[in-house]
Amino acid sequence: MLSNDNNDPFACFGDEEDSDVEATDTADGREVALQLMKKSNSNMKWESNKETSQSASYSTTFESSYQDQKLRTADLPWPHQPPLYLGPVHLDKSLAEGGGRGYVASRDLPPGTCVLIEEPLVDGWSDEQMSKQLGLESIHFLLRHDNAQFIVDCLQELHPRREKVQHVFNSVKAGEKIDVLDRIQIVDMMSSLEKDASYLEQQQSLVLLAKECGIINPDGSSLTTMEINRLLLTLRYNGFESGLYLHFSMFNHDEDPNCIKYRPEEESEQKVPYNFSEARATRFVKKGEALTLHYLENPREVSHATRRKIIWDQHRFDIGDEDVFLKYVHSPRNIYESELVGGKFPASTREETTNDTEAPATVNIEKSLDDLEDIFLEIQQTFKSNLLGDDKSSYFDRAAALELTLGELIIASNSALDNDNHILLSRCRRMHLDVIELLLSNCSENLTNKQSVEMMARFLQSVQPLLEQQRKRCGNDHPDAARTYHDFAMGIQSLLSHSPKRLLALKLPEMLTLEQCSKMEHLCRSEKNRIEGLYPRDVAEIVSKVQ
Ligand SMILES: C[S@@+](CC[C@H](N)C(=O)[O-])C[C@H]1O[C@@H](n2cnc3c(N)ncnc32)[C@H](O)[C@@H]1O
Repeated sequence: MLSNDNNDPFACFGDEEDSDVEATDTADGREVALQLMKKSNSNMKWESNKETSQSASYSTTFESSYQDQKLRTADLPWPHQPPLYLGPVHLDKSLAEGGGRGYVASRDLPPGTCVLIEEPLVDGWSDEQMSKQLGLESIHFLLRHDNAQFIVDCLQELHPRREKVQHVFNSVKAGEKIDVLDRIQIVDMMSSLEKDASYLEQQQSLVLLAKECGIINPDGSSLTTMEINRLLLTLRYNGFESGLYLHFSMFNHDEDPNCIKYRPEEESEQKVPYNFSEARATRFVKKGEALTLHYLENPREVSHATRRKIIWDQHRFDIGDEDVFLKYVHSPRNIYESELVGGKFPASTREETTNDTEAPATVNIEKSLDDLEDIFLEIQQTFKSNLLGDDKSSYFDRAAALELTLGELIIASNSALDNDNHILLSRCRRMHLDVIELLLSNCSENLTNKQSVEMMARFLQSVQPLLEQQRKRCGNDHPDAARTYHDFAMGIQSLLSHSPKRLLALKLPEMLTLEQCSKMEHLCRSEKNRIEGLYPRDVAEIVSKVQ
């Protein structure tokens, strides 16, 4: 899809200086680029200023203490391995979903409330595991871990719990009836794993490895093949891309989640002596409401049919079809609308279907997005290695071609889906913005002034609808919206100072006069500050108060 034939990917826009570009324009467009990009990498650094952190502490304060934590974490399945911090939530065992167990808000939670901070029990996976579904290589990795016995002990309480699995198999042996979900998630999953001869071989060698390493069950017995199967299911049902956590594993999934989990940062700006992950509410959560995350990590923005298959494949629970999604029609966050194709909610199945000779539009768009994301990541990696001369110019050409391809994909997808708010368009638009940022921050010297201005115009044409989509789908207090508000403000500012005429020609909603454009810029900036203030980087402070 990505054509690199043309030596100048911007030729279609012309590279003559445009007489329409205002006198304030600079000679080579560098300034335009730099202005926009001043913010690029600082995008989500969440530096909280005085104003925002004050409003955050006003709205999300929850007074806890060492004693309070000790008391409340004593009820969790791992009282000897408490999280670094448990927010105003508790574990409920009588929920309708998720086998009954999951977190519930102990009081009303304003957006931004920190609900959990935890260090991973297993920090990341082995190299052999990368980009594959969690498999027996990860059990090998765990059994070889310095802390293997402790980890295996802790995993007893993760879904599917050891006691539960034993009970289910005893019932099967005794010819007793078992729960449908237990059959699907435990018995059938284990027997499907064992259909593979190489799996059986590896399973046997892991039983031996556990013996060799002296790893045993809590009752002193050796690990059996069934135990190995169960350990694998606990990893599949509870593992995160960044590793394994005990307390984060108590969050159930929701298609319209009310919390977000931040991945541990590679180089945390917060001066904390530990590696942690934190979860925060992303909207107002009422006391008694279940707390939920979205289980899809990367990419998150895929069609409903794809999510349904992925979640069934990994977790063996079904997010359902249109009937289930109808409940979201009246939700303040319209996740129903973001799935419609040609005005209809597309049919889906939980299992992979083989007769997809006529793949739906969403499948083709997702394939293109996957390919373009791979190209984007490769270019991004390459730019990080400080390219020079011809190499740099060839990567500039690739990035520029990618930007144009994404622009075309947005138009084609919009027409195929007939829904400007479709979830896949969010993903297209976010990548479009990311590529433009990459180009402007790495290759501004390759761009003429007019090219920079045109690129900024295309940036704004993606950023404005993306913001609308995010506000609708995730709510106006979500961190994703803060990032996009930031992009929007920077884009407007850049065109206001370098080509206001081009800005007005875009005729963006509520931006028909320069005064309106200025107002919009101001609004976006203050919204960005407001939302960022809800999510202060204050983990060190929170933890220090309770340790
Ligand atoms: C990480 S655990 C979540 C905590 C789980 N409820 C427990 O008690 O251990 C993931 C498992 O919970 C169940 N689960 C989570 N969200 C669910 C949902 N929305 N509907 C049905 N089951 C769900 C699935 O069995 C899934 O594999």
